[in-house]
Amino acid sequence: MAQVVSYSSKETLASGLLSFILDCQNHAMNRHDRFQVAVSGGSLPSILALAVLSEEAEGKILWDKWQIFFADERAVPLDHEDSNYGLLKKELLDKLPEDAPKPEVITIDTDFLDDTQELADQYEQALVNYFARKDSVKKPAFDLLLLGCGPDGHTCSLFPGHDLLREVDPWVAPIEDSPKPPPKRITLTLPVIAAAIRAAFVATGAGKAEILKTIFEDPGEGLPCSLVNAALNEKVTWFVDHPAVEGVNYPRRASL
Ligand SMILES: O=C(O)[C@H](O)[C@@H](O)[C@H](O)[C@H](O)COP(=O)(O)O
Repeated sequence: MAQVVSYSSKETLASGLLSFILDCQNHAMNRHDRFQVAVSGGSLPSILALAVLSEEAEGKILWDKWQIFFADERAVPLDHEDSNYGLLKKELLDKLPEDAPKPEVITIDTDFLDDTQELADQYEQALVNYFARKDSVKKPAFDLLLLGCGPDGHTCSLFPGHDLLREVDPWVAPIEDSPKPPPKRITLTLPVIAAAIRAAFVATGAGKAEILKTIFEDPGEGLPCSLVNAALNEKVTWFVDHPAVEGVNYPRRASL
């Protein structure tokens, strides 16, 4: 079962998230001497930055071992205001101390912005190279997925009721009709998410309470976030604040 930890502030949430990330990082070091992480857009990069740029994190993040991928990305240039890479750069990468080692960041190939299928194929090929796996049966196992939860229960660019939820073979898929703008994007598919070693959702604010109620109390609705919970079980932890779970019956209540 997915675990949920609720915090009283963004700062305590970020500190809890940092411990989780460090645990995943250290496990990844033992496993293959690198840390392969996929990050989402939305509010995730700023809370991630709060966690990993904190004083508490100093000296503990092995940046030169990090390989950062995108759980989903918008089909826009990297310096466009809608770019998830651009957001991560602004919130986190640009704030790393100049003399600190830098993570490797694997972006989309913007030569293919006009053809989302090709854009997805190219990103999948990048994953094939990094994960050294060529068959479509064994999916790449990210050490950590850092996910957001949309107000409709979407995660990555996997939206409720969308055909993409039924993708089995591709690792990365295009979407041209995302209900959340911009419409053209690429996203990791559910089977890739299900193959991850660990995952964390971050959801904050009262605006998330209604959808979290459905995600946890009515998983049969099949919202994308519920599907991730069902696929990853105890490998997924939700980092939420109190307003986000107000009135929600969620598993293993723990409050900090
Ligand atoms: O690129 C995107 O649009 C995101 O990856 C998306 O899946 C996001 O994570 C959720 O919409 C939650 O966003 P918030 O954290 O801002 O609510």
